[in-house]
Amino acid sequence: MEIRYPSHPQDVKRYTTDQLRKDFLIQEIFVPGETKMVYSHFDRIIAGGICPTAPLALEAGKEIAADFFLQRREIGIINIGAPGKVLVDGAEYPLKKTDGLYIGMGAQKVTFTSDDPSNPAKFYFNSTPAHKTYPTVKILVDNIVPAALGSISQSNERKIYKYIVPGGVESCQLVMGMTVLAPGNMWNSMPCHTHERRMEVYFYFDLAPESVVFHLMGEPGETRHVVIRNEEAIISPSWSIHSGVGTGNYTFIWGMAGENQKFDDMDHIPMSCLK
Ligand SMILES: O=C(O)C(=O)C[C@H](O)C(=O)CO
Ligand SMILES: [Zn+2]
Repeated sequence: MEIRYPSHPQDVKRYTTDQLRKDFLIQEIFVPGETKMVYSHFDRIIAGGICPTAPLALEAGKEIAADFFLQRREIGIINIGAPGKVLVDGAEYPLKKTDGLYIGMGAQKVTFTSDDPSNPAKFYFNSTPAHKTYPTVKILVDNIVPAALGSISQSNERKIYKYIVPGGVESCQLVMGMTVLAPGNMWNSMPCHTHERRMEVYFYFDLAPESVVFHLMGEPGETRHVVIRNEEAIISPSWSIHSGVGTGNYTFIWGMAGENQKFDDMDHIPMSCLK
């Protein structure tokens, strides 16, 4: 497990491109046959990917000093690859592309498989500390009614699919979902926001190999960009905006950890404040 320590916004003002990428960007998330885990000390979220070519178990690792990964944690999983299955203490959950799964605290044996190992599933996940067990729920993307946001005139027409949110699939603190940009639209989350009460991780996928997203981060009056490619993620501290513009179409998964689970609890930034 790779550990990422938090950064103070005053320090980040002086970061070079390399330092920004080292502290916030998560690359090589899907290596066939491997599990990637990044433990961020921002709200202790673990973000990563599992790409099974043979069954892969969710391992605790010494970093969390637990008997098993979900002993004191919950996890949200979205498959962005070919069909695969997650086995949770003997119960099987088949997930096709963009189907999700919430697994509550206490599940002991979690194993991931691909239906066709030569064309593997890609299970992206976010995991946060938990204090109580909520039911494990399979989340069929086809059953989510997305919220429509943005407009073609602002190049940000998109649909927000809420997977793990209060009133839907319940969790201790994890909030997770996916935003799909309509064809020809490039901007996400602009006008932008922060949420002092929560950190967030954005994971971009379905980008063409030659496309990039200019992800915007930093305090509203001190913005920076990080160039992100397909299937890479970026950690957004609570003090940072998180927004992006692509050179081509893309989709992204967002996951949040912290104080308040209300999706709409955002500190909206007037455009006039951006620098
Ligand atoms: O496109 C958007 O706007 C989003 O998806 C916003 C994220 O969901 C978010 O930042 C939630 O806090
Ligand atoms: Zn946000």
